[in-house]
Amino acid sequence: MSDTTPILRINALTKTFNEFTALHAIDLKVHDGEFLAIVGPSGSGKTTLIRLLVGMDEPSDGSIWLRDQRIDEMPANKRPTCMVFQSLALFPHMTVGQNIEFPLKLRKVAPEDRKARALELLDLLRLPQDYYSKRIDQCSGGERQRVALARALAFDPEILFFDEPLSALDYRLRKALEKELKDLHARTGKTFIYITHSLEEAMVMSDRIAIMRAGRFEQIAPAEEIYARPVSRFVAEFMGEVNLFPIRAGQAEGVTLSPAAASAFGGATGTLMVRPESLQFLEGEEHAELTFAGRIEAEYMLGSRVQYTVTLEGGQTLIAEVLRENAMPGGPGTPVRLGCAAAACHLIAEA
Ligand SMILES: Nc1ncnc2c1ncn2[C@@H]1O[C@H](COP(=O)(O)OP(=O)(O)OP(=O)(O)O)[C@@H](O)[C@H]1O
Repeated sequence: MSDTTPILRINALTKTFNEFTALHAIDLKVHDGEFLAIVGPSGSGKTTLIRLLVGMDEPSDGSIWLRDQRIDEMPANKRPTCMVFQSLALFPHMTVGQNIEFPLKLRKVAPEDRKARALELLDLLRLPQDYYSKRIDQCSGGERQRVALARALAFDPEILFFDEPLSALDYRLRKALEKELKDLHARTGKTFIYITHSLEEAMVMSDRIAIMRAGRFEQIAPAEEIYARPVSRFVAEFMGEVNLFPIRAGQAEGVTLSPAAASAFGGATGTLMVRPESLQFLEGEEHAELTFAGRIEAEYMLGSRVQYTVTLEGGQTLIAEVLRENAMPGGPGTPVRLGCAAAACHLIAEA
């Protein structure tokens, strides 16, 4: 991966629908071979962006480049990209083999070469070779998803776009296919651009995550960075449960800062982010760099972890999550003190 040769580059891409601007002059560079997930709430512009990238719609302004070639005015069928949809658009009455060979037939590849490639793709997608003659309507949901992927790969596209391909599947199958997709990405070395509502899916599979909000990218970075160092409250909250405390001149209401923590945050003004799993119960007079005092409001068992809702003395709510062996006996109403290290917190510049 290199910053100097992005496989895909978009410059000031804008899309308006009458008065409404769905994409506001956005920029993006995707590296060759990267797995980029685009996540964001409903209506943030993910589908609009993908439609422009694959040529299903035209931008109102800006440009799209595939390496050195400008492609935003190129018809969809001439673009070296391919889209995998949630609705698979397979031909149900045809065999698995005929479905996979379809793009090759369009390209007038000889029948024996088509079959050889289809069998290779069955192998790549870990489907048995005798599925070649099986009808699509006799395949399970997960098998169909793999056939659709094999067919997309038969186009030999430079970039594969995925529009929520797993959202219609049940939880276990989705989890299995997430792993398979990640593995397939590694084995093919292709560039994958994947849109999803599911942050969990994005975190499991992708190299980088681009978070969209109201037609703009709010943050583009590897999952760990977005999780640990979100640029805004929006991203912090999007990335899972979080405690946010306004901090002014190095003082945060509801939090007792040790002198070391106060100096670590300097005279900062913004929002202090504390993830629930960074907190631990404190015993006796024990203090941490950040100390919180309150009463347990509720507790929830989450398998190996326990989550607590704590009402702080100032009235704020704190969510804490600890390993079961570190759980606090006593249940709701119990007075507690919790602490965490300053290094486990993050300061968001925005208030
Ligand atoms: N053809 C259209 N005409 C008018 N407005 C549109 C059109 N297509 C999309 N929009 C608007 O653009 C915004 C972005 O829509 P888009 O479908 O890209 O969002 P999304 O992030 O993909 O949402 P979802 O996750 O629900 O699919 C929405 O407010 C939507 O109503």
